[in-house]
Amino acid sequence: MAVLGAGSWGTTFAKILTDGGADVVLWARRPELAREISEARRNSDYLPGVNLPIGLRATSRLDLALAGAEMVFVSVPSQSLRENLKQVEPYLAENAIIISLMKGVERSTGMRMSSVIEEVLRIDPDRIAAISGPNLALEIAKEQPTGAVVSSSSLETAQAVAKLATNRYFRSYINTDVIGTEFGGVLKNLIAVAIGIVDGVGYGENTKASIITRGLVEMTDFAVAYGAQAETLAGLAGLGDLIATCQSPLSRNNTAGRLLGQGYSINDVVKQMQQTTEGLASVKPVLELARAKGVEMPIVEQVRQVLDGTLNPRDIAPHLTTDSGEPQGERTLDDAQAHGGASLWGAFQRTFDQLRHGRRSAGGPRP
Ligand SMILES: NC(=O)C1=CN([C@@H]2O[C@H](COP(=O)(O)OP(=O)(O)OC[C@H]3O[C@@H](n4cnc5c(N)ncnc54)[C@H](O)[C@@H]3O)[C@@H](O)[C@H]2O)C=CC1
Ligand SMILES: O=C(CO)COP(=O)(O)O
Repeated sequence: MAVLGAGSWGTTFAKILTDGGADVVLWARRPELAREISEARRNSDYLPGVNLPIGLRATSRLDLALAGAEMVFVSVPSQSLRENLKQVEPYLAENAIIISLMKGVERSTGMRMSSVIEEVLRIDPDRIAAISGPNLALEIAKEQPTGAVVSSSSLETAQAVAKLATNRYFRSYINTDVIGTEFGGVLKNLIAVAIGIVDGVGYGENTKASIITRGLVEMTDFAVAYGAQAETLAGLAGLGDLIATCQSPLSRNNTAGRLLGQGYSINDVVKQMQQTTEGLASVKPVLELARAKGVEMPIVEQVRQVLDGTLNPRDIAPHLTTDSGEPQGERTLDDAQAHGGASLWGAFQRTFDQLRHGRRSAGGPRP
């Protein structure tokens, strides 16, 4: 099988698969990196101090990486997926399964990665899977035990991929909720940026816990509005990843937020980040998608304002934003499920607000 993209996650995932017994070729754009991985068994820029398994081969030639590969795992920056897939297509084995390891949406279209794969390669969605979960690459590369979720519209595909993506330190669960699984990975990045900002400003645990908790509701509302199951967001690809990314200094999204909170401009932050920080590119498309479904996302909205320089990071307090100033009910995930889905409950709440205030409610928080 092939893994495309030899950054932190692609290399780590190639190690996971190799350690699980699979025959893996890792594609790196740069020949010198492919050589380092093959010969020195290292990827020193992305995974310092990690020894890569002996069976793992690397190449900078796409044709060689893809020759006969029945499964192709893709881990390039989300904004480059489309152009990469166009190069991949001529070499793709018939009936190959394509698995996205990425956690972004395409900025120009708002599309999830599996949708971009389906559109560009024109393949049956049953041949596409997405993997997500609390998966900070460096921890896994050091073989610290971790779980993830493999999601595909085909249970058979999810099972086949999960069997291979399992070893003594990595366990793959399965589901068929691709929308929830992918949006979980995208949205937790945005909450992690908010948490980073809060850290950078110097606020403490109460503020962070409030934002994480309300962030999960915000993520669930959004994902359910697009057809996800609320329970997926309460699982590894939602809550699990949210905790890992918000807590860890290894997280690039969290780190980018921390720099913003310390007063650096977005341009300075982008210059300092050596690795892919998906959250920064996802803010605008996610807000556009939210608006299209009438979902309110006060946390992501305030992250946008900090990125745009229109909100002082010290004023970040999205969970305190209130439309009416009146006490709000705390709706939790259980409430969302009991009411038949978060988006339905959100719509009910907005209608109620409109009736009460005799106007369209805009920008305020949900209960
Ligand atoms: N690092 C992590 O802990 C995890 C990352 N992810 C996701 O994996 C995806 C990849 O992230 P990382 O590996 O962490 O990023 P990275 O920044 O470590 O590596 C990205 C790789 O893609 C290459 N690249 C950059 N532009 C490219 C282009 N136009 N075409 C082809 N290759 C290009 C870079 O040279 C590098 O090898 C992201 O969507 C990220 O959200 C998911 C789970 C964990
Ligand atoms: O997705 C990740 C952990 O699950 C990696 O997070 P960052 O992209 O913020 O480093």
